[in-house]
Amino acid sequence: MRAAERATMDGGTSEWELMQRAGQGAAQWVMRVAGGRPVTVLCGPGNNGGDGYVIAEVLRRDGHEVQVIAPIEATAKTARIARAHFGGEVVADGTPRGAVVVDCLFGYGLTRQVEGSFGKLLEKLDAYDCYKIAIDVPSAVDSDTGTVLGPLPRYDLTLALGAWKQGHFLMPAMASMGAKRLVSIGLDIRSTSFAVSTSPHIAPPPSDAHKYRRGLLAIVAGAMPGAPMLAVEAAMRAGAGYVKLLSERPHPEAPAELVVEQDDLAAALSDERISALLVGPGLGRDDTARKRLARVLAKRKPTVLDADALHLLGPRLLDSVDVATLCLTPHEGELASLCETFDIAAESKLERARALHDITGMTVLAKGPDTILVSDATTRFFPQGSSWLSTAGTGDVLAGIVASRLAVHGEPLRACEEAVWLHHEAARLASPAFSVGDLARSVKPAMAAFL
Ligand SMILES: NC(=O)C1=CN([C@@H]2O[C@H](COP(=O)(O)OP(=O)(O)OC[C@H]3O[C@@H](n4cnc5c(N)ncnc54)[C@H](O)[C@@H]3O)[C@@H](O)[C@H]2O)[C@@H](O)CC1
Ligand SMILES: [K+]
Repeated sequence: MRAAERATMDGGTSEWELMQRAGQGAAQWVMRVAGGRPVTVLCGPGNNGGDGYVIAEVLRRDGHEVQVIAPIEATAKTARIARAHFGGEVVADGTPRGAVVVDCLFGYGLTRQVEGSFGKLLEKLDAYDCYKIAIDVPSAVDSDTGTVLGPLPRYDLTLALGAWKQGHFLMPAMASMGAKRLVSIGLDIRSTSFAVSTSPHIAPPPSDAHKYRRGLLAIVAGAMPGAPMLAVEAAMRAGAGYVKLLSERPHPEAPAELVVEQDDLAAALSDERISALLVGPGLGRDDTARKRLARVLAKRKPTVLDADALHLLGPRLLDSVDVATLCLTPHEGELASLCETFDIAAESKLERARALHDITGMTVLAKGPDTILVSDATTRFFPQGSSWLSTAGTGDVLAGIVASRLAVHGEPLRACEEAVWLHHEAARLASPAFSVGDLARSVKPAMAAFL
């Protein structure tokens, strides 16, 4: 962000010009929300505060009643210019009032815990019943990591200025931001290290397709039948032409359209038409499970590893494997355990996911309320999914969708991105209070959103 701003300024656009674009763009949203009602703007000492003075001046000129609270005067050069252009009154020690409060205390320049008069002001904001807008990021949030560094009110709207920051997509910060919108200020952002995933386009099967060409997915069963069956239910609705369950025992609960192959695993895996594999849900963690996992990996096919497979996986099992074809779908606990196995010391989910990919070369889809996908040098983030997804078995459904997409085209990064969007859309359609079976069945109507 700083580099993009510097480049724009080197190109002849002043920081004051950028701040006016940011403040005026944000003010349009504030006015829409306020609809003529009184507004309070909280201004910090840096350029985030500068944005606040621009917003306040736009509102004042438009005839709004505006109160500005600034615990200390503007110190940053451009923020001082903005302060000088504000024609209204500024109080140092006020209480938020009015229907809308705009938080411009700190943006990406936050460096430490928010305390003292700033902390008290955020506490007052938290307790005050009004529409709350965060400018760029909520002021007690570290914009790189999503870490919370002080009192964090629940905002109704967060207006990112110029570009998204990582913190907009990371927990715990993301949960407090309300709706998120981007205000363009004309920066040329070309980050290769981070991207926000955009809605994918999923192609229907070509007109000459048949079941094998559309992808044969083999889901490997294990000790517990429930989890792989959920993955099957989702996978059958996510595009693969043929879904088989490879099991060594009968599955009377299996749907009629599912082929259960009861051969021993080595024989079942010898079918060269298999285009992708899923192993882990319900696998178990004993010696038999480990052997089954090793057999799957030895096939060197595009494979999704989830649940128990993530606990069994270790460097030795990857010896003769093509790691570029493997997708891991860990939740936070599984990610932590993988990091221990692969000797990775990292503090946050984001750092762990990146390091696991960097060290092993595998595609890592770190799932949860914030989803992080690392498959190459670019880390991908996603809009937040439904909180109703917080129920048992939704991970098995996700793994089934990733595997189904992988069977269709064999590309791990693309399969993971499509799967996250399908999973979120299925959850949206199935909400509220769905069972995981409802979620798996909603993958079918969810597909319509991406065709
Ligand atoms: N640089 C630019 O070209 C633009 C910057 N913009 C705005 O500027 C923001 C970044 O501005 P700054 O880099 O000035 O940083 P901030 O305004 O986020 O904050 C930095 C100031 O706050 C102080 N500070 C940091 N943490 C503190 C804490 N916990 N308690 C008390 N004081 C603390 C710092 O010493 C510094 O004075 C962005 O988030 C955005 O809102 C926009 O105006 C668009 C253009
Ligand atoms: K802010």
